[in-house]
Amino acid sequence: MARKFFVGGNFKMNGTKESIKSIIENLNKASLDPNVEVVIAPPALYLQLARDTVDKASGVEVAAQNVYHKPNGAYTGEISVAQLKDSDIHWTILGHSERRTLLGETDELVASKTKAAVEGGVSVIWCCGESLEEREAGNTVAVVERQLAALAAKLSAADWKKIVIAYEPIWAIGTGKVATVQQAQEVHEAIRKWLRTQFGDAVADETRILYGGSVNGKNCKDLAKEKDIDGFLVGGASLKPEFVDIINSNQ
Ligand SMILES: O=C(COP(=O)(O)O)NO
Repeated sequence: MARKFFVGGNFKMNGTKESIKSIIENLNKASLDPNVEVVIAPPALYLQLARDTVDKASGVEVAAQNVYHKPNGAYTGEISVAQLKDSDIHWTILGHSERRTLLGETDELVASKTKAAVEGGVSVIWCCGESLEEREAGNTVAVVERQLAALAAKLSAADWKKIVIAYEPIWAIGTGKVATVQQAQEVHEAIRKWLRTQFGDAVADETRILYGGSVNGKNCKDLAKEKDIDGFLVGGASLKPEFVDIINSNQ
């Protein structure tokens, strides 16, 4: 079956009301490939603004960049799955390497958050990827499989329908050093093989696997041609007009 191409924009901790409104208004006016699923993730403070600014006809969805795994209560600073749903937000990014490295989010915590989101009806862009040291030591696939295993331990086969995987080598994020087409395809192929072994053909063939890490308007087309690259999770370039080119890169 053909997997619908998917492009996420991770705004990270960037933007103001004005700049985010302007980015979304440009997206509303742009001619976007109708065969691409587009999700943008502004900072939590601007989720409602983004939700209210997106032209519903564009089909663009709004995502949080994180969510907590407990239903509600004394978790200062956190946002719950139910609160995202209450705000008409149906997606979240989880397990981004910046949260794993800077905030100490473990494979286990990310897995618990992902299970809670899926159970609460929020779809997840689940992030994985290795450090430069891990790649140079030849441990890339082992690291990604370790992250996947922690997630898989909590998921049923049906849960994968609400999950998109984003492979984001840490050494390519924000560095301008995009993975080569071969490097990216190799890891995507290994992830799909692992899914097939653990969950069977349907999950392996239907789960989108995105690449993230210095994707831009120039390198996106070659990456998009690869059979196991089903789209992108874009950081810096999602804040720029070239984000439209990345969305349309599979045409
Ligand atoms: O972290 C990233 C990628 O960021 P860049 O595109 O800026 O490398 N996506 O979640």
